[in-house]
Amino acid sequence: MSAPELIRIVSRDSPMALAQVERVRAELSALHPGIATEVIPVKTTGDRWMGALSQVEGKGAFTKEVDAALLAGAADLAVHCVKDIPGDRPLPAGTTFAAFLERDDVRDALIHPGGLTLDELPDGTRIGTSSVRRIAQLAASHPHLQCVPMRGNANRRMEKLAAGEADALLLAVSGLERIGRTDVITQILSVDEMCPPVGAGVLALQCREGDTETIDAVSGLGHPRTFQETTAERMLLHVLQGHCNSPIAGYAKTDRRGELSLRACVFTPDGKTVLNAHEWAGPLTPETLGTSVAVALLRQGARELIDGIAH
Ligand SMILES: NCc1[nH]cc(CCC(=O)O)c1CC(=O)O
Repeated sequence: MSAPELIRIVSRDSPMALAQVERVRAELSALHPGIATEVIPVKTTGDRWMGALSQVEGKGAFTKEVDAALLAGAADLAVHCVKDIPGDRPLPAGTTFAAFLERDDVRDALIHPGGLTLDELPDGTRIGTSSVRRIAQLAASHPHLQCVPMRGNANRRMEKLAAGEADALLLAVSGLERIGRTDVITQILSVDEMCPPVGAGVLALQCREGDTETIDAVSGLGHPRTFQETTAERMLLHVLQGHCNSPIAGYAKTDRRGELSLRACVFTPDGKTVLNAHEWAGPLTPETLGTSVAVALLRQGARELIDGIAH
């Protein structure tokens, strides 16, 4: 195998995305000290557009320009949060996943400048989030709280919080770790309080199909357990055909004995209906587990819930 001399890495240009690229560079240089890397930051539609994502191209708004640079040959490797990669369509033709890095914390955190926990927040507290998954779960568990739209990268959201645009935020713990801001966390919500999204805390390495040099060089960064969990979660989302406005949570976990299970929920936006399924893989492949949990949710009416929401 001939290893490449240089791998050009493309990613979004937010502080979180650039921290993710630094992790990839560090892991790659530990594995292949002889391979140099170069970072190519790009601004995506999703970073520029502060309105509803459904008015641009949904979740693909965060990946389109990055994928275009990869396909054009301007870069060899794209780093994406799996959470931001659309689940209702295949990866852009001509690209492939080369690895999923070891999963970080999957949980969401509450950021409240007054230091209160979620249960302590008074009536009408404004939670800044545009995530349909977080909004639906909060509506179900804490209907007295009020969600206000909040977009932009995590640093920008904290500026908006400080400027009084909301009273508290919900953000992923892993993202705050990446930007070195776990100091703002008031409370980490358990996965039972706030079920994580598909792909939470996982970074994907995406290459051009057929670029075996790069694929072979980076595939050693892949983490087998994360691969299984992510595969089950992504298959769930694919079978459900969840779109960017679908309040869907999906969380696969490997227990100490190595047994894989998948929990998933589909909500109505008001949180009044919650469909729930949880299955163990046993002898099933991760793909079949994801399909099986999706089918269990479809039997409970998930199709009508998902299609009933405009996008
Ligand atoms: N929606 C943007 C986004 N995409 C991935 C993460 C966090 C890191 C991850 O889960 O991989 C975040 C920030 C957040 O939701 O707080």
